[in-house]
Amino acid sequence: MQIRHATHPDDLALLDSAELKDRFLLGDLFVPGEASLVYSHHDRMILGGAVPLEGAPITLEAPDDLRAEYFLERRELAAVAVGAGGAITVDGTRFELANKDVLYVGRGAREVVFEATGPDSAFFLASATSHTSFPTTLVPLAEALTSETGDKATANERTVYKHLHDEGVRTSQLVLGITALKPGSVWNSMPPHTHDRRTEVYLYMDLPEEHRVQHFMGEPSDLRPLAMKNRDGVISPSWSVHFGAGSTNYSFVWVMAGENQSFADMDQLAVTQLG
Ligand SMILES: O=C(O)C(=O)C[C@H](O)C(=O)CO
Ligand SMILES: [Zn+2]
Repeated sequence: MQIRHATHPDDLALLDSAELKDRFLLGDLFVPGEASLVYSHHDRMILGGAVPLEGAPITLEAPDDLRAEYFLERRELAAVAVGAGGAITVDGTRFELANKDVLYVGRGAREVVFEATGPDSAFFLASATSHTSFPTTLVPLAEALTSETGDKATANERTVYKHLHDEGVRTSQLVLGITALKPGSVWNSMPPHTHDRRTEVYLYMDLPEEHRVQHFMGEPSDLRPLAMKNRDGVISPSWSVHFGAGSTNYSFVWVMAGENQSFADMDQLAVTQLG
């Protein structure tokens, strides 16, 4: 498991592009046949990818750095099917996931096994520390809270699906959903915002190989871009904006952990306040 230490906003200006990527970009999470994990000291989130191959399931192990008997001894987990789907078995109970379905796994689950049910099974993993145990629950895309936002005229028309939120399945910290940009729309998270009470991670997906999303982070007055390819993730510390524009439309998973679980708790910014 990679360890990423926390970054003070004043340090951002000192980082060159390679150092910026080393701190915040989550590349190579999806390695065929493996589970890959990154531990961020921003709200102690663990982000990862699990890519089981047909006939070769992957069991989620507790890395040594956790000093835990099993991965979910003190943690909760969300697994998002970012590929064609697949199955996850939690302590003997098997859940089948289709693309963009989410499985929430509560603290205390001892064995989590990822299984391919066809080609391109891939799961994005997001975990936060948890003080208590909430039931493991499947949230299919069709059961997510859905809202339409943005505008075609400003190229940011999109559907926001909320799978894990404070009016739905109980979690200790995790708030998670998926946003899908409509064809012709490219800007996400407009108007931009920060939320000093939560760290947020974006995982870009459904982005053809020849396209990129330019993701912007940093304090509003001092933005830094990161070029994101399909299935790249990016860590946004609580002090950072997080928005981007693609060379085509795309989707992304967003997941937060921290002080509260209120999606609406955002410090909104006008576009004119940026840069
Ligand atoms: O496109 C959007 O707007 C988003 O999806 C915003 C994220 O959900 C977010 O940043 C929540 O804090
Ligand atoms: Zn946000």
